[in-house]
Amino acid sequence: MCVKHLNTPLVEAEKFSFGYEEDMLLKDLQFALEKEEFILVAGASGSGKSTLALCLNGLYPEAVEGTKKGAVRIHGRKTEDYEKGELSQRIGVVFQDPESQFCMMKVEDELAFVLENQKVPSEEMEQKIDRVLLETGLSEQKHRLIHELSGGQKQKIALASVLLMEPDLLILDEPTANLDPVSSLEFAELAAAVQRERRCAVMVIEHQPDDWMPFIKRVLLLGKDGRMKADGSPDQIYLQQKDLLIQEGVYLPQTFRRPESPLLLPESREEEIIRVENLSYSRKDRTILTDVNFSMRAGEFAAVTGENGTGKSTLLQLMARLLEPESGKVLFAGKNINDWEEGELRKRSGYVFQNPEHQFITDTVFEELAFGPELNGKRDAEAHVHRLLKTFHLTEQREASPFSLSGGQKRRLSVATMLEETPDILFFDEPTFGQDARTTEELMKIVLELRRKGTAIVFVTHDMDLVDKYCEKVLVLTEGTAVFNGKPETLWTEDELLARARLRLPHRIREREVYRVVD
Ligand SMILES: Nc1ncnc2c1ncn2[C@@H]1O[C@H](COP(=O)(O)OP(=O)(O)OP(=O)(O)O)[C@@H](O)[C@H]1O
Ligand SMILES: Nc1ncnc2c1ncn2[C@@H]1O[C@H](COP(=O)(O)OP(=O)(O)OP(=O)(O)O)[C@@H](O)[C@H]1O
Repeated sequence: MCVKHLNTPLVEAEKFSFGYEEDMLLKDLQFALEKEEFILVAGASGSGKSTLALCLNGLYPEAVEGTKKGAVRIHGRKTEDYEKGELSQRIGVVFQDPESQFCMMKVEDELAFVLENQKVPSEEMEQKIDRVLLETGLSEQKHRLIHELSGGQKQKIALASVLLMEPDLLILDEPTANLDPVSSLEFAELAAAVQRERRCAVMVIEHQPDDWMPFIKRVLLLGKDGRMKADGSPDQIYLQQKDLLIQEGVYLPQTFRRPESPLLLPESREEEIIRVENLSYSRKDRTILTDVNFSMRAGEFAAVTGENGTGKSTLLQLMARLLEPESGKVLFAGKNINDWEEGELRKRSGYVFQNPEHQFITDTVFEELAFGPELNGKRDAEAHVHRLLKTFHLTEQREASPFSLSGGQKRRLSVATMLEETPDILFFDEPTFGQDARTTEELMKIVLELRRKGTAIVFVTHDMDLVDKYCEKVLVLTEGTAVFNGKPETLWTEDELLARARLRLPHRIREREVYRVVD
């Protein structure tokens, strides 16, 4: 091995700029990553973190006909000098939504498919598949159908598929955003174990990096203007550059900020807005929910939580009449939900889907926001849209396709489209995932204003800090059964129940002693 190769960084960005159109999104990036480094890329929603990941693995600019200046070198060679497909093996990417990555129905077939693409001889496949399943703790899932697995298991399969290519750099782009608290921690620990064992480099992109902090040795901060704003150890970044991070709207890890107490919200109103009675639901022969009871008053904030796949989104959809119960009933404002006229029900209730793309129906952000108001003949529709664009930081994206937005921007658009009227109830599936600190704060301000006007809000969430800070009541599901229905502060005393539901305590309680705050 020559000395030059030993000293060559794994990744080198040399005055690298990239834009989807003429305007550059990433500007003049200059950094190097060494072999075996474990780094975090932080930055506001829309700053270009996912774009950077796809530039490093050589997919961009070609795949999107973007423009670039400068160069990215991998092992000293420019990305464009690699054969097509060669780089995606060296630089493996795991995305937030594992399902978008799968091509086959069964776990073993998915992994075999990856190996076939790499032209691995069939007699070697079995051994490679078994090894990676063992490494990721999935041996027992080998013969199972992927769609029957939990979110955490699916994300581990996505990791296993990428590991089969034996990458030198593993990029994990918000890999735990959809996972329950225990699965999220397990995934971070698994990635760290893989990194130690394989001695590859890992680049994590995460808004709330707490579970990763024990492993992160270096943080890169990508600015809203597309420039690299800071590069250093976690202590250098989070203790010395705190103002810059706040200015950029980026989350500080919980151990670097003061714990937040629950908000003292005014009492919600007496009037009951929704009541769920003995609700059960099955899909094909599988029971999803069993005998669930739940109610909410006007202006109340409630959370539905529990492990991946336990039926939280299904319950929300039943409460909003997007699904029909097998038995039991839902009363909306005192009347059986089935007796409401469709238009009236939709006006009085809003639904923000877990996957924002499920909501988009037009070609531009502006049209998406104008669609409802125009349909309903709202007089000041245009002014209303401009207000929403400003509030949700989407003005620059007004002519963009909703589908080309960043994850966080899509989420904000999906919320904004629900705010044409002040609904009696807002069903909100995963409000904080994929959002940076500033947009989460602004989103919650809007939600608090709705509450003040009497809107009840039910969140489906894995974010225990959100439950702790905002919610007056919380419903916990395990295997489709309600195992807790009460105040968050009572839930935090139920250790056994928390463990069974794969939940963890909020940081306020969990890490009381370890705060490292500099004012
Ligand atoms: N295919 C595309 N075509 C045009 N613009 C795009 C495309 N993909 C992303 N963008 C734009 O590039 C910008 C950066 O997006 P990117 O997904 O890289 O941001 P991000 O930092 O990962 O955001 P988030 O934290 O919200 O996931 C956004 O303004 C987005 O609208
Ligand atoms: N369209 C569908 N067809 C078949 N099964 C489905 C469908 N949607 C959901 N399921 C299954 O129903 C169960 C409950 O799903 P649901 O999305 O309600 O769970 P969840 O608690 O919201 O999960 P997560 O936290 O992962 O979002 C899961 O096992 C899921 O695989």
